[in-house]
Amino acid sequence: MIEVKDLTKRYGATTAVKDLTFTVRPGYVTGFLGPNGAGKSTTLRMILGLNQPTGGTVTVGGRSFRDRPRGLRHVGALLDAGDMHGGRSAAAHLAVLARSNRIPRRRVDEVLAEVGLAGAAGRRRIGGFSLGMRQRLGIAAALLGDPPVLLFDEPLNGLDPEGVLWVRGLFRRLAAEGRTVFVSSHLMSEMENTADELIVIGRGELIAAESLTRFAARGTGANVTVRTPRAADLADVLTAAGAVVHQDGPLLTVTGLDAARVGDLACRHALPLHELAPRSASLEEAFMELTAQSADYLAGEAR
Ligand SMILES: Nc1ncnc2c1ncn2[C@@H]1O[C@H](COP(=O)(O)OP(=O)(O)OP(=O)(O)O)[C@@H](O)[C@H]1O
Repeated sequence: MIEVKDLTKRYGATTAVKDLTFTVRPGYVTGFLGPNGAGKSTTLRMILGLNQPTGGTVTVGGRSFRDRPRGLRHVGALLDAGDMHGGRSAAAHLAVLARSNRIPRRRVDEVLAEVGLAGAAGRRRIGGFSLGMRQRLGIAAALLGDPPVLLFDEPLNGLDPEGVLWVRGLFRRLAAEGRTVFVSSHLMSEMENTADELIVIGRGELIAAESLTRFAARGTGANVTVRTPRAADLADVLTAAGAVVHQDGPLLTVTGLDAARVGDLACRHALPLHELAPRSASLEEAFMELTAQSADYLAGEAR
């Protein structure tokens, strides 16, 4: 569990993160989403205790990093895959981390195998690695201590389609094992098949903290299609309840009410339904709309 409360980080006149409050629960893959510069990396660094907040608190597993630094056995993280000693081999890099975190040496071979860098690849110098291989090595480092909490900053960068599928499967498995898995991205499309839950920020502020399904329903593209032989009657009922209804013969397209509410209202008024189908907005639509609103709202304000 990660708990972030009223977190703020200012760099001079720039407020990178502002009064951010959210919880990341174990057992789920939680996407951390926001446009470039939204404050994701700054937040992840504060969660890890690498940056000191200007205000607010962060706890991981109920403990603050301010109390005592926590090692790789408590929390694993991939932050910047470019930030590795190019002269070392992958195995040597992990062995150094294992030693300084009192992790058994055998874990090095286990995690190298897990990320597909076993054998010759693990003995090559990191300097010659592609970005995708570096990402895999960064993920191996995060897994090294078998931690209950894992943070990944833009882990899909540089991975080929097979690598993306692999990483999604890995995150799913880590969450299914009961771990807290928190994954940042600036691309909604990357989260669509990866995350169960979403934390969305824009300009350092929280925009949404909810399931992916609920988030998609926020986009104005979301609607409900209803087929009924009493279309005009149902349209009146739904309009009175605040929906916007478009009628085409026996077919109604309803925005502003969800399918459950439409069904309940039809039942209450004894209007038969022959079809009731929710259609979610695409996640991309919802994301663009919500982050654009936050940018407009804040455009005239000092950050
Ligand atoms: N060390 C720093 N000094 C000054 N400003 C900083 C520093 N680190 C981050 N910022 C600013 O804070 C804001 C948030 O940056 P951050 O890197 O956290 O965003 P991000 O959401 O991770 O973006 P990206 O997706 O581009 O990595 C940006 O305006 C950035 O310029």
